[in-house]
Amino acid sequence: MSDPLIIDRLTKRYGDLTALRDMTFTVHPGEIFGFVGSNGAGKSTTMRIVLGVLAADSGTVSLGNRPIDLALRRRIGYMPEERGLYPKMKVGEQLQYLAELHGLSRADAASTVRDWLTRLGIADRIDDTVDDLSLGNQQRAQLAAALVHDPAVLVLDEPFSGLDPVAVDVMSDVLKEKAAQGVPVIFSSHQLDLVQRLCDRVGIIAKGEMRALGTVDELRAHGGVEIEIVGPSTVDNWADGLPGVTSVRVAGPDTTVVGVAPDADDQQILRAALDHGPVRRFTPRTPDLTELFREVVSA
Ligand SMILES: Nc1ncnc2c1ncn2[C@@H]1O[C@H](COP(=O)(O)OP(=O)(O)OP(=O)(O)O)[C@@H](O)[C@H]1O
Repeated sequence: MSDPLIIDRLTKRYGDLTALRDMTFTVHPGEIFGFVGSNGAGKSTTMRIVLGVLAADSGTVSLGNRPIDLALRRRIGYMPEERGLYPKMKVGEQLQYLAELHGLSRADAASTVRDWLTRLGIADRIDDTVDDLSLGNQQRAQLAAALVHDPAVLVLDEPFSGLDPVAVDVMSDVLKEKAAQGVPVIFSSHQLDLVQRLCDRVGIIAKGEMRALGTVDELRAHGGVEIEIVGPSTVDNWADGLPGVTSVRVAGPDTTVVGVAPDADDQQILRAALDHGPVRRFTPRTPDLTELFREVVSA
């Protein structure tokens, strides 16, 4: 079992721009944490600070109760957004080198490299140079580089971007397996369906600040409920101003979608709808992560 990765009140400025403000969250052992936010929200900056590639202006990163230092950083498996493998070096030699750099013996490194390349479906590319691989396969090799030293923490910057569906499944399985071994796993992604499916908890950030944090179910419950009502003509604007209704959206000539407050009386909304014509459908639903994301980021 590993220790939690604790990110505490990180602030980072680039000149006049505050890229991170009091960024705080914990990734628990065995947890897959999804880090989501618009372009430029501060995800890569946070991850680079965790890795020590970048220094924060204030705040701390620790593993359990130990502030992250060089020795602990070597135990992190990192996949940088800009990727980091040498394009002209052979995949196998490069991974072997990285594994030995982390203290594995020559024989152990060779067998670990072979195992991961097989697992990730690129064993036959072991003697190819990185720039001979397709982008997706370069990404698989990059993941292997993050894994060969059996990391105590995984920090992956957009590991799924550009992967085909089979590679997405392979990557997902590997992350789940590492989490099941007790490793805290954090990855950033713009693929919210994937984040919703894979992550135990999610942090939504905007403009360098954490705006929402929790399990997908917690975030969805917090986001309130919408009710889709099919029947009464939307020309009547029948839902405007009803108690407990926080938003009204017209989704067709006879389809109204209302956002409702947690304590709203849905039967009162149904009665108001019936006053304007027969109701053929009355369907409450909770928003998915994509809708929540839009709501949180635009707030
Ligand atoms: N070296 C730098 N110098 C100046 N500004 C920077 C630098 N690196 C990042 N920024 C700015 O800091 C902010 C956060 O950038 P960051 O790359 O962390 O965002 P991100 O959430 O990873 O975005 P994306 O989803 O597009 O990768 C952005 O406004 C970016 O322009």
